[in-house]
This record gives sequence, structure tokens and C-alpha cells, in this order.
Amino acid sequence: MTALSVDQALALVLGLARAPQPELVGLADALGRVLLADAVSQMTQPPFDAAAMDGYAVRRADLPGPLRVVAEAAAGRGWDGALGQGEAARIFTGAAVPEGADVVVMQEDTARDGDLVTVTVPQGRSNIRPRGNDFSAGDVVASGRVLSAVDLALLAAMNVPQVTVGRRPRVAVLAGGDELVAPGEVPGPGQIISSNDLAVAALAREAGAEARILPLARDTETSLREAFAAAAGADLVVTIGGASVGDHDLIARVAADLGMERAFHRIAMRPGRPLMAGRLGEGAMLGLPGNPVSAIVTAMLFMQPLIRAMQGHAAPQPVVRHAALAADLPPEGGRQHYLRAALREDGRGTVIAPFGDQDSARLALLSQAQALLVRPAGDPARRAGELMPYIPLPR
Ligand SMILES: Nc1nc2c(c(=O)[nH]1)N[C@H]1C(S)=C(S)[C@@H](COP(=O)(O)OP(=O)(O)OC[C@H]3O[C@@H](n4cnc5c(N)ncnc54)[C@H](O)[C@@H]3O)O[C@H]1N2
Ligand code: MOO
Repeated sequence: MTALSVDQALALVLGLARAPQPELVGLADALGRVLLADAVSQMTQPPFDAAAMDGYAVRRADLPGPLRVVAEAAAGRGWDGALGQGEAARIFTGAAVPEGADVVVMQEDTARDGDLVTVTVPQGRSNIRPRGNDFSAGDVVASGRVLSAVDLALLAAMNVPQVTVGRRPRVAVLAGGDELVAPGEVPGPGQIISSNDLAVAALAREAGAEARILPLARDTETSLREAFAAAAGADLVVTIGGASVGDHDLIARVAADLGMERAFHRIAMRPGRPLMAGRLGEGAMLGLPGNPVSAIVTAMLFMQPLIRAMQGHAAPQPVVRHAALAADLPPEGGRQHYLRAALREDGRGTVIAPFGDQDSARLALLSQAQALLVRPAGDPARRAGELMPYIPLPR
């Protein structure tokens, strides 16, 4: 069987996402989430013609004065009178501009003497923000938007305290292997510390999921069955390791016994060939390979897009940018290759330099990388300076 391409595999993985489920949340919980219903402004902003400077509200025709200061208007404490000829009102930024005034003169452009104020500099701009200059009641933040910090401020200003967003997928992370112990424990002979589960859960949360790490499973069917049982209720079960062909790689067998409908189990990708995906009960399952770099890279390229798609993201895939190669590269093999690389800026733009060692077990090297250089399967030899696609890594 020929292995699937990365694009084919990604399409199948995204196909595992069911329609996003709406949930009403307060703005404080809405960062990074996808709006599933239009949010409609309840406010017009500013709600009145507002002063943009501290100074004096005056009638342009009366300038330069002297003008009699007859009132004071501060933000939140307005003056509801009207300016007559030859009159000025002391005013502060954000206050409603009194009727009759058509300019706010900043106080640096005035001279005050008792009740009288004289404008000392010719006035150009009005320094008045007209009512509705920012937005109006009925304006809409459209469904589909991924909410940024600025969007939260906009929605708050619109007096929309709650929004309908995609529910956070519940993700269970299942790592296992007799060689693994948790961080802080003392490893026995032949044992190492489990690291992938932490990274994968963190990546799941970064993509918007509620992630929990299950207790480490052992390399027995019983232990794995218990772990899958503990994952009940998850929208997505992500296993790590045990995906390859070794005698102790039991994940595929146990998942199949539990009724997993496998979409694929092996893709033309490096690192990450033994990647598995499918439906499991009401949810989805992703089986990531155990090598740390392979687990993390496949989590970025498949798990995070799936989690985003589950919340309704229209463009769940990672961002792809382009940079010039720092040095020549030999032709690629039959798998799409994601090379750990450094980025730097030179006078003409971004330059990408893949590391010499691409061993998929080297976490310390991955933590140095700023990008994954993407080389398609069968990519021919490349010359320094050629533009190549890359995926920036989170810093
Ligand atoms: N005969 C073959 N052997 C291997 C193949 C193959 O095609 N034929 N593929 C290789 C590739 S590529 C990868 S990637 C690995 C994937 O293997 P598994 O998914 O079965 O993973 P394991 O064997 O369980 O573990 C591999 C490696 O990763 C370490 N590991 C596992 N889980 C964790 C964890 N939670 N934290 C830290 N490190 C972990 C594990 O100790 C192993 O060293 O298979 C190759 N072999
Ligand atoms: O695919 Mo493995 O993930 O090359 O190390």
C-alpha cells in the first residue's frame, strides 16, 4: 500500500471534525475562540460628539476671544447647557461637547485670565469625535471570526458581554511505554522521562482544547484498555508512541478492538511516518509516533488543525511563509520532509538554514529551531537563495 501524502492525510483528519458545538461564554473566556453567531453592537460609539482634547469648547466664529468661561464639562459629568456668543466651556477629553460649540481648543493653545480665555494659536482641526465615528448600534462582528484581544475590547465597548463560540474540544492525551516514568520520578534501568505528553497537551490547549494527560500506560493490552476507558467522553483521544511495527506497539490493535474506524496508519512524511487517525465512538482518535520530534511535529501539523476545525475555524492549518535557503540542499526522498531550521534576517529578507542533524529523537535541537522547512516528497536539489516554504514555530 502506498503511503498517503501529507495533504491527503490532513484532509482525512479534518474530516473527523464534527460540526462545532455552540456555547455562550463571557468575554473573559472568549480569547482565541471562534464566533459561531454574529455579535450585534448595543452601543453607538462615541454615544455623543466627544472632546478629543482637554481644553475649551468654543464657537469658531468667536475666535480668538477673549471668551467668558461659563461652564465645565468632564467625561461622565457633562453640561447640558448651550454655548452662547462669546462663551466657552472648560472641557476634558471624552466629555460630550456642549450644543453650540464646533471646536475644542486644546488648553496649550489658550491663555486663561480669571473667567476669560483667549485662543493664542489659529485653529485647524475641530478636535471633536463625532457621534458614531467608531461604530454604531446594530453593527456586527461577524460569525466565523477568531476573537483577538482587540476584538474582546471592541465587543465590550459594544456592550456585548457574552458571545456564542465553539465549545472547547475535550482532548485526552494517552502516552505509554514500559520505558517511561513521569517527570520528577527516578527512572529505573532502561527508563526515560515521558516528555511528549506534556508538549502535546500544551499544543492542544494552545489550539483551544481542554486537555488532560492520562496516567502513563504500560505496554500491555490491559493497561492500554484501561487508559482508553479513562479517556471516555473525550472528543479527541491522542495517543503517543506504540504506533510503529514493533512487537510492543499495541496501540493500533487495541484501538481496532475498541471499534476505531481507521482512516489511515502510515503517511509519506518525515518525521512522523507511523501516524494513525480515525473515528473512535462519538469522537476522533489520532495516534502520534513516539519519537519526541515526530510526536510534536505531527501534533502541530495534524492535531492542532483538527482541534481548531472542531471549534469552527475556517482556516485551521498552520501559517506557511517563504524564505531564501541559506545553502544548497540535496534532492529529497519519497516523504514530505519537515526540517528543523534556524531563521535569520539579511538585507533582502528572511533566510532559512536547516540543521545538519534531523534526528527525530533530539528535543534539544527542536527547542533551538525557529521554523520547519517544508520540502515536498521528491523535491529536487535546491540552490542557496531559492525561496522555500516554512512553518514558523511558536517562540
Ligand atoms: N522497523 C521499523 N522501526 C521503526 C519504524 C519503522 O517504520 N519500521 N519507524 C520509526 C519511526 S519513523 C518512528 S517515529 C518510531 C515510532 O515508533 P512508535 O510510535 O511505535 O513509538 P515508540 O516505539 O513507542 O517510541 C519511539 C521512541 O519514542 C520514545 N517515546 C515514546 N513515548 C514517549 C514519551 N511520551 N515521551 C518521551 N519519549 C517517548 C520511546 O522511548 C522511543 O525511544 O519508530 C521507528 N521505528
Ligand atoms: O517518522 Mo519517524 O517520525 O521519522 O522519526
